[in-house]
Amino acid sequence: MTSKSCAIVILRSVTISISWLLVWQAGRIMEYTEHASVWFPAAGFTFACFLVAGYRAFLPVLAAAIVITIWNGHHYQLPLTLSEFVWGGFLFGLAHIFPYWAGASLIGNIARKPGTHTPQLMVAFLLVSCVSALIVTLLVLLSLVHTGQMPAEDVADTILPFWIGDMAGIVILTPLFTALLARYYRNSLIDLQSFTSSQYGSLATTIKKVVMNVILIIVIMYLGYITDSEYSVFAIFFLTVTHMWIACTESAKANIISLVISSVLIVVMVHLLGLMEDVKVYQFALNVIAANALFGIAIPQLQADNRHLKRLVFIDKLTKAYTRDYMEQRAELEIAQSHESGSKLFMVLFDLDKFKLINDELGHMAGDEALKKVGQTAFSILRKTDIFARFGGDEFVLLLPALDIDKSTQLVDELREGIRTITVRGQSLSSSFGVAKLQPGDNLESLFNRADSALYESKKLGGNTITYR
Ligand SMILES: Nc1nc2c(ncn2[C@@H]2O[C@H](COP(=O)(O)OP(=O)(O)OP(=O)(O)O)[C@@H](O)[C@H]2O)c(=O)[nH]1
Repeated sequence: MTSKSCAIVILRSVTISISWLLVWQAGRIMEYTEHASVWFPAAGFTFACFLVAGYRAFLPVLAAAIVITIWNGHHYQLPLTLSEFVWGGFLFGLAHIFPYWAGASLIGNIARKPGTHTPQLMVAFLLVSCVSALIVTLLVLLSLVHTGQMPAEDVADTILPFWIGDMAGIVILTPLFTALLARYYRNSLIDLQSFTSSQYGSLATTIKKVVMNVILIIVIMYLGYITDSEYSVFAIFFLTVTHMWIACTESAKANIISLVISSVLIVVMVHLLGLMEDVKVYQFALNVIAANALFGIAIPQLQADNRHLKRLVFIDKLTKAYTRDYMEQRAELEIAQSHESGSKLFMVLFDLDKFKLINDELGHMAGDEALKKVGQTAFSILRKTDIFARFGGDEFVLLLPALDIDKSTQLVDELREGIRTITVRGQSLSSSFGVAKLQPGDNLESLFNRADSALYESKKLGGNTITYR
């Protein structure tokens, strides 16, 4: 290791330790009983450190844990010697570190596994943060009792607030801390690009939604304060709706930041309004809101994946025409509608003449170019309501709804002429057409067969011909 990279490692380690201590102090502001705060930001920071830096975060977090134990000893005026505090801090550090290290490693592995979807990752993150926070709670309380920093009889009452506070710290803050830390770790263990790059809407609309949320929180919590009713406090759960709205309509980044803003505001309001009696409701609300919002990150991605898959299945890449699958589904519908309404419907089948020669003489790329140009020509001539699909190879299908015979003849002839004008590397194209009019009692198969036999007839006549059935 060069002296420069050694200096970077030391600098990063010191930064982690100092940041951890500062984050801990931020958590202390929210402390409502000894060893339990509304949420515990240090848990979120530790989890993020292990996600981004892995084992490299071990010593800095352990050192910070020892420092904070000595600091706490003075804060709670515990009658222990310095070496007892150091031992207590060491045990506390291990109890805090190992479950979060294991949890973060598991999440890191899941995130890096090819094919992991955001919903799976979010569910895993919520489950792992819940379980690892519980293990940390039990181990830390055990170490506090063992080292004389906490009376054993306080354990039962402390487990739940400790656990929920740690979990809230992770589910709300780890995503943000991870994004911040990953910027400074070139070889970060987790790549957040796919979660942070997408942009939706303008910044102004994002800010409006966040401000609406802030107003809602202030109103709900103020109402809880003035009515002093144990039930009105549950109105805070309405935030799950507005956060789900933000999750579904904004980028993942905006989602995570708005979640942090709402959570900090709730925690600060609990303190400002002295809502300590209902603090556990707010703790649970924080976790439920965060779980909802995090899961919501998956929704815009799922929608985008869905659109992409639909495009793949229903749109032919080369010609941009619909695929055979789409045409078959759509044709059934159009036929049923035309039978019901009595409106006209024509099915047109067309096929390029001697297309094989283009491929053989000019190459496959030239053949592709020809098919692409056929697609462009068809789109420039057809109406928006016409359905144009590539049936396979050089064969295409058209469905022309609500057109009389004259208009459809004109349209098909225009298309035949349009294809005639296409040239590929000096060679011109032509095509043959078979047109079938929907008759009473027709289904997709019978209509298609008539169009197909009409096309066959056109081919027999030497191509560049239209035959009607
Ligand atoms: N370049 C290219 N060629 C394709 C594609 N799909 C099918 N083909 C070719 O299209 C040609 C179709 O040949 P045939 O079915 O014999 O039709 P044809 O040569 O047009 O003959 P007629 O229809 O009887 O006039 C074959 O050479 C296929 O390899 C494609 O996506 N790109």
